[in-house]
Amino acid sequence: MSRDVLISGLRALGLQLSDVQVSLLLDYLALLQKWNKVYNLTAVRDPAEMMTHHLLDSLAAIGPLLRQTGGQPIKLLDVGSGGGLPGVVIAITCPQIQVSCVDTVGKKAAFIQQASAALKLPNLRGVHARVESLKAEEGGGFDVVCSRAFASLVDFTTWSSSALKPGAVWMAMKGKHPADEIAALPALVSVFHVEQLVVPGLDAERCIVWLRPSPSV
Ligand SMILES: C[S@@+](CC[C@H](N)C(=O)[O-])C[C@H]1O[C@@H](n2cnc3c(N)ncnc32)[C@H](O)[C@@H]1O
Repeated sequence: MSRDVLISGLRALGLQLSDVQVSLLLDYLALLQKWNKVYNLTAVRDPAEMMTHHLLDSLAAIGPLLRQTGGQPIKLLDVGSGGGLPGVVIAITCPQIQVSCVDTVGKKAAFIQQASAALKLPNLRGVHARVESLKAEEGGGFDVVCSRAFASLVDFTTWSSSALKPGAVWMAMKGKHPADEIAALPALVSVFHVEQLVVPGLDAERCIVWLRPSPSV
């Protein structure tokens, strides 16, 4: 049943995944459901809602991410990853991307490490830290720094700016077009694209705000 919902959602999103990747996504959802009771990873508890609000919602960002990065083998940091959204979904669907999921809550970072081992994802790791205090060896050199349901655009970009490699971009997953948050950004951050997303089975507004450091600052 959930496999059918996932496959029809993937089709609607135009994503072609292998049977192994589809199984890994379902295995991840099962891990999230199982450990949510212990680790309190997400407020969403209903399995059907987890499929649409978490899995398909995160999968909606994969096409835009691949278009932005040209399918290249890059390093991505998911800030405030919680139970691994979208970081784990990116690691499963894009094996060429090295994904680090940072969270200030130790048990959430531990869950990511556990998911990496259980799902055998060598391109996924959990980091226990506040993003603004990532040490140089963990904090620098990412091509894409993303977040979902994390913080205002000002806080997200300010706290994670030292994680950007030269030429890197921020990918902020948001609900409604965040016009007020965009207006509040400092001059040293530029929005270069706001991309509307359609999430299969979810009747809600979603978008990605793409940002980069302003060239002249
Ligand atoms: C609302 S949750 C979103 C989790 C996940 N991205 C999602 O979409 O379900 C925000 C997460 O950010 C983490 N967080 C808050 N401040 C942080 C910081 N300064 N550095 C790293 N993580 C932080 C919290 O512990 C929490 O897990």
